[in-house]
Amino acid sequence: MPSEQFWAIVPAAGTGSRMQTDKPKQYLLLQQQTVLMHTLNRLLSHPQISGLVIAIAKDDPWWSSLEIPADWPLLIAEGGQQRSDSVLNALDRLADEQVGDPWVLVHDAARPCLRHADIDHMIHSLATDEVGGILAMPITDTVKRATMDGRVAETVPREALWRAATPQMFRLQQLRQALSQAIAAGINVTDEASAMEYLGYQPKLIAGHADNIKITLPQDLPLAELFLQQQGGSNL
Ligand SMILES: Nc1ccn([C@@H]2O[C@H](COP(=O)(O)OP(=O)(O)OP(=O)(O)O)[C@@H](O)[C@H]2O)c(=O)n1
Ligand SMILES: C[C@](O)(CO)[C@H](O)COP(=O)(O)O
Repeated sequence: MPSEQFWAIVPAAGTGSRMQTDKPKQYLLLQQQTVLMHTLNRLLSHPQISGLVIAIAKDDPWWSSLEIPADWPLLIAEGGQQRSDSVLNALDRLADEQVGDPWVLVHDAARPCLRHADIDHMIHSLATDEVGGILAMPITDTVKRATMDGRVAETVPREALWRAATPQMFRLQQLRQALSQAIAAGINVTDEASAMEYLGYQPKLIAGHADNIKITLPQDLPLAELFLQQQGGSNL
């Protein structure tokens, strides 16, 4: 396992509108702890993650109520309008610390079930890679493209289709440049890989566990609870 240290970047400034709850989903409870604290614990308990930058919304009233351990190596950045803006703000905050050009692992606050085994697999697979890569899962269902009125337009060949997840692991300076350029060009940047692809890179796909779900819709919360129970509270 490479001895290099890694930084985690956690975009946690969203409103969670698709959850239709009274507070953003990262502050909802799973096993008596917020989704966000589960995610931060998973990342900061990994021996190779030396620090973490979290992007928090400017008007976030919940963050200050969390019991953050005083010894956590945590930096705070301001969230932006879009997820990509939040990530770029966090990357800029890290760059201000003069840390050189480390690997950064960008991971959604809304994915609390991340396994250490997947972090290990990612770090091991990408340690000498020229570009970086993303955790993802091959699609195993038949895929349909829909018409505007909700009928099947066509079946899409699934052999080479994957669902992108996070962490997404790239070098700090290259990712900052890619995100800056893609956002300035008005590209729809829904993940870090999209920005790297805009610059012509081909990030590596790293197969991860399917329980690394993103809490997005109401039914995802009990599912995440189930996965945490199944994982037995450990980091696996
Ligand atoms: N402006 C934003 C939007 C999203 N995020 C974060 O990016 C992650 C993935 O985004 P998503 O699941 O879309 O979260 P929301 O934007 O909060 O959800 P919704 O689209 O339902 O409002 C989440 O951890 C969210 O907090 C962020 O930091 N800044
Ligand atoms: C980054 C991501 O989780 C990869 O699947 C996804 O693109 C985030 O999308 P969202 O709409 O911001 O949740």
